[in-house]
Amino acid sequence: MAAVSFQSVTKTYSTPQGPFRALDAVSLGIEEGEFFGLLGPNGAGKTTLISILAGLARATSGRVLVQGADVQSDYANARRKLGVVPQELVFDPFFSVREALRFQSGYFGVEHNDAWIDELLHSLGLADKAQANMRQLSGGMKRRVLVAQALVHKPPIIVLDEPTAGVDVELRQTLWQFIAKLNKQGHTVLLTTHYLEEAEALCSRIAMLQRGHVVALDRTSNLLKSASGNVLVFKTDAPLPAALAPLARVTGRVVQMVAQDVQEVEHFLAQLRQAGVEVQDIEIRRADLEDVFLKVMAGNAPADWEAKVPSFPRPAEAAA
Ligand SMILES: Nc1ncnc2c1ncn2[C@@H]1O[C@H](COP(=O)(O)OP(=O)(O)OP(=O)(O)O)[C@@H](O)[C@H]1O
Repeated sequence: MAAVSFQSVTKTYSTPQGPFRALDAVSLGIEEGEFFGLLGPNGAGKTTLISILAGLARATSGRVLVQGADVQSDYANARRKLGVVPQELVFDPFFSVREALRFQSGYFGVEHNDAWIDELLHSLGLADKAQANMRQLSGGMKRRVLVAQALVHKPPIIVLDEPTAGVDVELRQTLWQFIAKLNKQGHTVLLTTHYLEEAEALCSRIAMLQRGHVVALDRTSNLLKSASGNVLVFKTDAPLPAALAPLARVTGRVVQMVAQDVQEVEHFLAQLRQAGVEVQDIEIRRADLEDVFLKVMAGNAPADWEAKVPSFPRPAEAAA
């Protein structure tokens, strides 16, 4: 049985401008024990999908099952299996850290779990803040508490919605060590992030969403293989020749260009020389997940990816 199964999930919001379809027949299965990444640009529908999973929003059509429990018709059962770390920092400012964790435990009907609360506080670097009031904590510490809150009832499935947005390197490392340990112990992890190097390092499988559609779904290693090629990286102050500009990713002075082979690298450099563009700090690196992501978002996903997305009948089709 899948840990999480999204079956043809569609979500239409009503807006003053008329109905807006944020998700269009999204189908995905996440297996037990997977570390699964959900990627996509701003507004792709990631938070909407997670909100439906967590029972915070209702799908317009389709079904979501958590270890077989339907998030709508069997909400309490489905919710208990999930530990959701939301994107927004929302707290009751009057609780201490330990009180907040005890309160959350009570919500799930879990009692006498102080040993686990202590382990969470220790693993997330919060041990010396247990008695601190929530409003005395920095933003990064509040985020650690959110992670601890999501895990108090030892859920088999951990859902992290951009958990490292705006947090420092130390917390990222602490957090990933801890989540990786829980994943090794058998917990399933669903992660959304804009940090593609984190997704590349942590996730065994990845889905990419774009405007509410799944546009890529594969093992991370296969996605990386599909990007087979090298990236020419250099710095310049000059504008690129018109023929090269559309092929380049430019960040300030740094230009990155995906090349299939060494000949293509040489061809790019020759064109730059001919155009009189002075370049510095030339490097060649292997293509990474960010290159794959940009390729997919530009509509250049390999043709067979579409075929790997499972399809479930939409309710109307099933009834027909
Ligand atoms: N309550 C709402 N009413 C109307 N439209 C909404 C609502 N919530 C989200 N949307 C729209 O649905 C689309 C998907 O939003 P969502 O927050 O799921 O994207 P996301 O992939 O999580 O983006 P980000 O990476 O910025 O967090 C966006 O176009 C957003 O404006």
